[in-house]
Amino acid sequence: MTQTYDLIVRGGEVANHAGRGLADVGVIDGKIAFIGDLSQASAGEVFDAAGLTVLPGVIDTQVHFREPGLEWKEDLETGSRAAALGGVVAVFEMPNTNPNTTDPDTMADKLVRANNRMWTDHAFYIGGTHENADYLGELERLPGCCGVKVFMGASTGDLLIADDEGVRKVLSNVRRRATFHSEDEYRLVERRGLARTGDWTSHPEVRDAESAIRSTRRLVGLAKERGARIHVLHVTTKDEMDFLRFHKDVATVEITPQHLTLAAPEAYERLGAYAQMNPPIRSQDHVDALWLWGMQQGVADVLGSDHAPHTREEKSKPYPASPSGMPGVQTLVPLMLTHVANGRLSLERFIDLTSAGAQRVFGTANKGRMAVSYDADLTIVDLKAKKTITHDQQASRCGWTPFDGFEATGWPMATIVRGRVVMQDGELIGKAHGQPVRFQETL
Ligand SMILES: O=C1C[C@@H](C(=O)O)NC(=O)N1
Repeated sequence: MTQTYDLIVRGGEVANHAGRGLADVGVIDGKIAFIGDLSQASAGEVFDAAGLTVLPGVIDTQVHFREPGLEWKEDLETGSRAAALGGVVAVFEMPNTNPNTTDPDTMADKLVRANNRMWTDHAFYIGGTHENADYLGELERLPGCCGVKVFMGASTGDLLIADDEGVRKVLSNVRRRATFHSEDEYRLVERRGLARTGDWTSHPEVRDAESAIRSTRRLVGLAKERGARIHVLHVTTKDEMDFLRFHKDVATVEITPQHLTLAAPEAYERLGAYAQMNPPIRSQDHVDALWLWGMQQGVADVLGSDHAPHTREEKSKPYPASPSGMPGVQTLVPLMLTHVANGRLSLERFIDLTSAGAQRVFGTANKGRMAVSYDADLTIVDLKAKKTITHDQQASRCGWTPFDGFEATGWPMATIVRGRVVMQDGELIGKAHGQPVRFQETL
């Protein structure tokens, strides 16, 4: 090969569809141009990946970056900074900001704000409401939109479509796969009184497993009735695993690293409000089912961090006044690589869940695989590095992580977004140049 490349990532162990082995990755114009032996080729820039493992870029398909309107918790710059430091190349950001992202203006506003400020590529969800449900088929086609998000159970913010008629309308109008926070609002309201003031162990009792499975059963029934495809966000229960595994024809599934790593009651006793999120961290039998069915048997399609920062001050209110959500975009890679190191999941499965899975579920165009002509998005990791996760490392404006003190094996060493190194050895490099992600269905 005598061609000149813009960038060659040299000498790393490359892990992709072809398997795992030593190879160089050549990049031209932000795209992967060749994977193999490039020892004779020249390049404008060379990244020495000797001793490191080169993965397809990790896509985090669920984050809340809080801009506009809630910037004291996070903004698009700080959130994407955390993402890049965590080895993440692209994020799909949720619509429960202020204002909510529910129309062309609020979507365009996020894209303008993201321009030259986000370190990673990005797409934004359009929030489904009773008011815009008739127009979602048009709204989901807006540039930069990764799809429709519906809250069937209320969480942070006021987005909500709880009733069957509302969900039916969404499913009748969308053409892309719509995504759902699946907890049954009617049951959540009935059970509010079960919250014990200041006692976070009551959170998974209030928002119990039955609230989740009831909603997910309704949702799958409605999807089949309408002939629609759905994506169930952050699935947390064994009941849903036992159900969804028979409905993969319509439903794709996301699981979060925290639901695989933390368990009740221990997490609530140790972390209090910092373990509070929706749907809740649940008991070990649920965690075991997520591992067995979600991870090992393949029911899960993607890992999403549900990065949902709140300040320490907000979290210091007594339950149930404390807000739900925890940051996670910067810790997804080290947490899951530690599970890989411990033999709980294969590196191949991790890769599928964080890159190709996003392409299958959301239909990204030329993104989500390490293959020729795809975006040159790479997450370069040291699978052997032992490092402790700490509050201090976190770039999120909230400044804390529920995983402070977690001893990780496996760490992101560099993040390459469309051929540009944006993070190396824990430092951001150059300028924020994130671009909107493109999707096959809206090209
Ligand atoms: O669904 C959600 C929303 C999120 C947030 O804070 O935005 N926090 C959560 O715990 N779950």
